[in-house]
Amino acid sequence: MAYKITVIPGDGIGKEITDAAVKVLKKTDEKFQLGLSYTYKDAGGTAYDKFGTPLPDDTVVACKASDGVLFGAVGGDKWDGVEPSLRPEKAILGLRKQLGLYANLRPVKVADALVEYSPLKPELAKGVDLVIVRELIGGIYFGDKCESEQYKGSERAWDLENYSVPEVERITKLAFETAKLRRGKVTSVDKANVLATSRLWRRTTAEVAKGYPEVALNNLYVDNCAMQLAIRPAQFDVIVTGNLFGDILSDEAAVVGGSIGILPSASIGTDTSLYEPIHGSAPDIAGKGIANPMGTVLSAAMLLRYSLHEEAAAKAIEAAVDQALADGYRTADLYKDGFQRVSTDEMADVICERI
Ligand SMILES: NC(=O)C1=CN([C@@H]2O[C@H](COP(=O)(O)OP(=O)(O)OC[C@H]3O[C@@H](n4cnc5c(N)ncnc54)[C@H](O)[C@@H]3O)[C@@H](O)[C@H]2O)C=CC1
Ligand SMILES: CC(C)CC(=O)C(=O)O
Ligand SMILES: [Mg+2]
Repeated sequence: MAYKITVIPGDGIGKEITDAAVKVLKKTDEKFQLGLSYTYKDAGGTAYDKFGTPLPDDTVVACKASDGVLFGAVGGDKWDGVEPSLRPEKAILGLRKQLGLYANLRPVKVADALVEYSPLKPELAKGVDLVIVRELIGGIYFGDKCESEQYKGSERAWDLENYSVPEVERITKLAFETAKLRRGKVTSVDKANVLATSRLWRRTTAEVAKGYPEVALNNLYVDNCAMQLAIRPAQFDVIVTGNLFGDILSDEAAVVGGSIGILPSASIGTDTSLYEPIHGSAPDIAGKGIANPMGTVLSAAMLLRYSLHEEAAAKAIEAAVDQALADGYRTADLYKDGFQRVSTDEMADVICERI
């Protein structure tokens, strides 16, 4: 079997973390004889600098022709001044839209070795195992916007949030299907006490729930959900929410496990899917070789699972990451006295040795 993977390093730490993940994929390929091949493409600020656009057409074409896309991150202060439609972040937003990646799965499972790194008390972090199902190609990130207009004598800007029933049905069905394979609980998160889009979201979710009598549904307002994630994260199984709330809540949920550097994600589409860590390009640590590659390595494992259906190979990577942590290896974000400090590339080697 031969599988084509498009790799998009992007900006900042993107190259370091995707190099590490590809190293681990190559080792996994040797062991499981997967027949992986890699095509590298540009996106983000680096693509803007080379081609004048953050998302060259041939990057999109390559993604569409591949069995899965491994993405690093885009963005950085260097491009803060560029015209908004050419910002590096337009690359990932454009890929999500053009590839139809409507669902973003962000699993948060706190490894026993990381419980002590949580900003929460150990007894709150222990055993947390949840997945955020975030709608990815609708909502305020993709609504009409106005960068600047004159209104009643002052400048103003606006972004429009909209959701349709089919969009909400599609993502909530995926959340219920996910919950069926887990602990059977969906928490839908919205701001239905204020927003019309949230009220439509809540009505639609209630309708979808009727088709899943074996799954329990509860609704939370997003402000309360943010608090519940800090005070009792273990109550959650599947959280389903819109694009903006999912973006924010998943950074919060990530650090329950100690570092944003370890959280992977899968952006699922109908034809191809894209896999990326949930963090950004971390310009503050880029080029230093200290970024934690685990979120990207675990994203590569999700690629093997969801796009290539190579479950044994995916599990081997996840087990190797757990073992690397259990054996005391730490990148700078998680380093403490008494542990073995390693660089991004060395962490890839440590994981490879455990495949
Ligand atoms: N999907 C994407 O490409 C995303 C891109 N971004 C972009 O990234 C740039 C930086 O954004 P920030 O808000 O600073 O968020 P960020 O996630 O890049 O960084 C936040 C903090 O976490 C740390 N961090 C992130 N990843 C890490 C890793 N693997 N290992 C160790 N520490 C890590 C950073 O050093 C920083 O202190 C911006 O241009 C933003 O738009 C942000 C989020 C997602
Ligand atoms: C457009 C991205 C920068 C949004 C983001 O932060 C994310 O998807 O996690
Ligand atoms: Mg984010």
